[in-house]
Amino acid sequence: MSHGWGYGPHNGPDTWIESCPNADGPRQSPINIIPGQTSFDPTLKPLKLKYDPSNSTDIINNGHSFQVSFLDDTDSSTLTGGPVTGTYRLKQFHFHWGASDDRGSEHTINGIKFPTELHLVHWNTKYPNFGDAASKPDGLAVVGVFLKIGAANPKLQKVIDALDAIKTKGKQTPFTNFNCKTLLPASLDYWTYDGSLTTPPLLESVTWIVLKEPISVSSAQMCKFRSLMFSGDGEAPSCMQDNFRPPQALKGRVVRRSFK
Ligand SMILES: NS(=O)(=O)c1ccc(C(=O)N2CCc3cc(O)c(O)cc3[C@H]2c2ccccc2)cc1
Ligand SMILES: [Zn+2]
Repeated sequence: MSHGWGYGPHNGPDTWIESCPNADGPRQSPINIIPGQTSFDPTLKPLKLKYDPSNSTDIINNGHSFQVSFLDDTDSSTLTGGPVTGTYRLKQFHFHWGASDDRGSEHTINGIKFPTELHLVHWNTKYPNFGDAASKPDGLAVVGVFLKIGAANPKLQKVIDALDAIKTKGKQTPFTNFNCKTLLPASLDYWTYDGSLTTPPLLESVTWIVLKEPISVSSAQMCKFRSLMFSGDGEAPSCMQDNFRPPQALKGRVVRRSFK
């Protein structure tokens, strides 16, 4: 995947259209969610997330975020129910964040930005693998979790403690036995809509499931996120921050909610 794109003044979200025609497609993400304009859908099922800690393998700085990867050769870490049909396997999770606590999330609520947003990425097992699923309209399901500034989140600490080992682009380190469940809020109430990847290639293959309830993160923990670098060793240093795409046009899409 070409790494020409980024989040800076010369390669950021407003330039992505130049090499990625999907950028102004009909189902782009993220979006601004206006709760008063969403529709309660009583046919939506409860979200079922089953995560096996033994599936986590490593944590990597991929030059635009850091991600924790999972073994996805069995159905031991899956998303079922909710707005989807069938079984989606967990592939990875990652975050987007800002240069300061007043911004960083990709989805917004009534225009409000959170300091960071967690994305748990799953692919539809009706397709042979993630890469194939990523090109299908029902191929991916991403659970978005907002984080708001508050008390330090002890469940994030294992992730944060690993960041020193992956400071620059391309670095990775083993990251085993991590239970993603601990990053979920008490309520799994959600909004859902048809969208896309929020990074190039911006493929329109994502069923977005954005949880209503945020989890907490402290300002100090946010500073640790910002200690990462977009740049690799030997490159001009560039702090990893503001790695979020702004909200995109809804283009007539309906946002449904699972709660009254
Ligand atoms: N923010 S998001 O929409 O939740 C998202 C989900 C998955 C991915 C993802 O896993 N990948 C694979 C690694 C990768 C590396 C890149 O340099 C890049 O530009 C995009 C990705 C995407 C990706 C997904 C599907 C097909 C190709 C690439 C990225 C973003
Ligand atoms: Zn993301």
